[in-house]
Amino acid sequence: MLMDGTAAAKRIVDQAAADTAALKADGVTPCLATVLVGSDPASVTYVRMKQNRSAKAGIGSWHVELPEAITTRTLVAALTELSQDPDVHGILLQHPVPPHIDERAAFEAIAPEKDVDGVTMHSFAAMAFGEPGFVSATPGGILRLLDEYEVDLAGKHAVVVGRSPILGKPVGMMLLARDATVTYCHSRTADLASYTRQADILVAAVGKPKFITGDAIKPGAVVIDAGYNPGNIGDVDFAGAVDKASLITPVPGGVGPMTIAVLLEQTVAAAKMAQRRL
Ligand SMILES: NC(=O)C1=CN([C@@H]2O[C@H](COP(=O)(O)OP(=O)(O)OC[C@H]3O[C@@H](n4cnc5c(N)ncnc54)[C@H](OP(=O)(O)O)[C@@H]3O)[C@@H](O)[C@H]2O)C=CC1
Ligand SMILES: Nc1nc(=O)c2c([nH]1)NC[C@@H]1CN(c3ccc(C(=O)N[C@@H](CCC(=O)O)C(=O)O)cc3)C=[N+]21
Repeated sequence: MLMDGTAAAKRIVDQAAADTAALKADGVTPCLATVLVGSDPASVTYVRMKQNRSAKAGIGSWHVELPEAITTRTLVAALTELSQDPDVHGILLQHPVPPHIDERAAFEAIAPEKDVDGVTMHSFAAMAFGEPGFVSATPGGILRLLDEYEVDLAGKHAVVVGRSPILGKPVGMMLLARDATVTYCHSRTADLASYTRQADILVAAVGKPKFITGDAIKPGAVVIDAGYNPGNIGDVDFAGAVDKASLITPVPGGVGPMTIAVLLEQTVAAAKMAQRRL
């Protein structure tokens, strides 16, 4: 059975739109600032999708585009300025940034109360310790989708392929918090398929098209394809996986829309909290 991320995301976005309308009636317009370094065409597309989806929910967006050759110091300064801007409620720095930039330093320039994409150490620690805070958007979207389909996580073996700071690592921590037994795999894992074949829940977060093939999937597994490669192609070979999985996310229409939904939901929550502080 397919896990319909588009439908689940719509319910979340509709609620965010209703909350936004109420905030606007009180004189506050939730605003998301998106920051893009360089002009990678895929990243330009993702940022545009986030802005479009924000606009549809009535959320304002403010876009900052910085040249590829920018220094860490200049990027940190731009993010610090947004962190201090009272009209901005949420900040998203598109990952990855060019390799000469210290991505961690840049993420840390985002004020925790505006970290609606959940990328700071503060947010990660809060999530890992079960304290209140913003969750990483894509992992948060994945967990919402699992809940939507009432997937039982406790005691299940979850295998996460990928350990990036915005996706693999936090999704594993969230599954752990829900009592799954978690295995992380990455580029140095020896015999990847021997792990994935044991997964009751398999999360693919690699960035390689059709990398996980049907023979690497345990019959009956729940397969979450977080990959989003050029041409709308996931990290899972869908044709080979669909008959083995009990539940599987399509690409597009699976994890992608859920990511944006959680981002918008958290932007509205940030605006509500800012209003309460006034
Ligand atoms: N739908 C959505 O909202 C989102 C989708 N994505 C998509 O998810 C995918 C992953 O993104 P992201 O996490 O940012 O990517 P990164 O490139 O930051 O991380 C990729 C991870 O995959 C691991 N990896 C690479 N090669 C292999 C291999 N041969 N075997 C096992 N593991 C491997 C890497 O291991 P190592 O750490 O050892 O290098 C790394 O941990 C991409 O397709 C991206 O577009 C990303 C964010 C949001
Ligand atoms: N700091 C950071 N946070 C991110 O969340 C982040 C990031 N960096 N870098 C890039 C990836 C990529 N990403 C996607 C989000 C939504 C869709 C999405 O909604 N896709 C639609 C397709 C829409 C269409 O193609 O028209 C779908 O899958 O159905 C895809 C990809 C977030 N990312």
